[in-house]
Amino acid sequence: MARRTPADESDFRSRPSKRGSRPRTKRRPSHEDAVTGMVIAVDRGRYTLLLPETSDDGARAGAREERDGSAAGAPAPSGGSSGVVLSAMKARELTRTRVVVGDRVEVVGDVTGAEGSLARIVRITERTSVLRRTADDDDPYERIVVANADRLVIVTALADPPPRTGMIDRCVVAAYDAGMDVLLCLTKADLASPDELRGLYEPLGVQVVVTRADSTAGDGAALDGASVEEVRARLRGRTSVLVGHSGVGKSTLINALVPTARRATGDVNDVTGRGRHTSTSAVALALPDGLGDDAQPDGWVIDTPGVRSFGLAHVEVGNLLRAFEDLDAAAAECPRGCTHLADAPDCALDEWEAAEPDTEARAHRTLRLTSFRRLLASRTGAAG
Ligand SMILES: Nc1nc2c(ncn2[C@@H]2O[C@H](COP(=O)(O)OP(=O)(O)OP(=O)(O)O)[C@@H](O)[C@H]2O)c(=O)[nH]1
Ligand SMILES: [Zn+2]
Repeated sequence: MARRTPADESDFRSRPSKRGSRPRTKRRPSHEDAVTGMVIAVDRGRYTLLLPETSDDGARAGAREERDGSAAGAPAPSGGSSGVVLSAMKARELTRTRVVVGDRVEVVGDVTGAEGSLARIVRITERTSVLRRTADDDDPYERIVVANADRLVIVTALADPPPRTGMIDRCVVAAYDAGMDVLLCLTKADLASPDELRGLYEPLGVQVVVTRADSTAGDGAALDGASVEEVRARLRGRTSVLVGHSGVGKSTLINALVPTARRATGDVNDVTGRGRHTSTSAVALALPDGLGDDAQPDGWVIDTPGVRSFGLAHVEVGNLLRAFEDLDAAAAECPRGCTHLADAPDCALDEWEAAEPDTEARAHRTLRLTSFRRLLASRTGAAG
């Protein structure tokens, strides 16, 4: 659901400087032999890439074909066994450009993936989406978390730890700003009912799915199989980014979805109160289409152990509004510079709500407007 074309970070950087732009093409090799892969992990300047499976013609021919037919947004290349996994670093000309998990990049050099080999990333393919975060609401510096994902999965426990709607709101805002849709995955339904949270988020267009521990196993680590399959069905064919606070059961869920993932799971009662993850960078995992030996990868699951919430200083009201078609249309009548918040004078959204004659439909509008304003407030820090 990439409704908008997000600016590529490298676009900003390549604007001509005050001293004028230099003729870059002369200095830059054309890299006609480059092949395209997806960044599946990043670790201190080293990028792990997956090149799609190739024909008998060899890696280069196959990847060139993919590049010609728009690699970004194309069906995900297959996972572990059937693609070439290789290690790469950025070429000099990309020193100031951020390369993140999910990026489709062109590489040259040794692309065999042989032990100890290192390829060179020479180009980033245009991104279909960019999930950003600001480190802090007061800090305008923004970071790209993941590129080319189309769905944000907010993993929230119904209890132990208790859900925090402020955090969920902020994640919804970050996703809508990025043009991604949202799946709210409510875990630990064996401990508490999902009804209240459903009522709070479904009016925002957020899909909700519920998981629970297997009641027969008597152990939180084993999830109810049917609930896991329901999550899998929602992720099929998509590139999904999973975020969630420590202890909500995100790793347990990922391990159930991708058995080869072996994400470290922890206990909320650990002395530190935190998980045992040491890695903080995102990693993309190919989602198998069901379990069993013949499971075919069908979609990507991107785990983000380091991302617990989103600073939202970069989000513009207009971007958020665009995720709500009805409100967006009504807001066209607002005075210039309207904040659309509850105390905004002459905000057309209030009229839009009042103008609906049918009681039931009006109640729905009220719910939409209240929810939207809650999200707006979470962005500006007006609410906890
Ligand atoms: N009752 C119950 N417990 C669960 C469920 N899912 C996970 N747990 C337990 O919750 C605890 C935390 O699970 P993790 O998967 O480690 O949580 P996490 O979100 O990955 O947390 P970090 O590892 O800190 O990032 C573990 O003890 C799990 O066994 C569930 O559906 N029901
Ligand atoms: Zn307004």
